[in-house]
Amino acid sequence: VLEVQLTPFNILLRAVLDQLQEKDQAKIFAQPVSVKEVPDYLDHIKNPMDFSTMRKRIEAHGYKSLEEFEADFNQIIFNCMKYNAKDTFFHKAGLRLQDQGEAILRKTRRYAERIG
Ligand SMILES: CCOC(=O)c1ccc2c(c1)NC(=O)[C@@H](C)N2
Repeated sequence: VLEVQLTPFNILLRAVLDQLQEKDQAKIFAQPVSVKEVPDYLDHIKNPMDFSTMRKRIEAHGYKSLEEFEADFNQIIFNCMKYNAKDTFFHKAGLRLQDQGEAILRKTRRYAERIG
């Protein structure tokens, strides 16, 4: 099996992604939104994003900075708030993930700064 080269940065990103996914107990952000289940999704959402796609990008060394990683996380939230009406379970779950995720990312930025 092709062993992914583990750089400290990628190990950090995997750990942060695991923490963010813990906040998604319903696993509604774990995989791409199914176009079969939600046929008009891509009419509204031009940049779909989900945790499995982020994980693949980590393994492909596709993130050059924490900012790029955060941009994909923010895309997940943005898409959720845009597609789902305010009074829906999905929209509310997006708000919660945004709050809990921001706290995780703030700690991560401080940690990354401290270890240099
Ligand atoms: C099996 C049915 O799944 C869905 O309809 C569905 C499943 C997951 C979803 C979603 C819809 N919509 C979203 O905006 C993001 C947050 N997640």
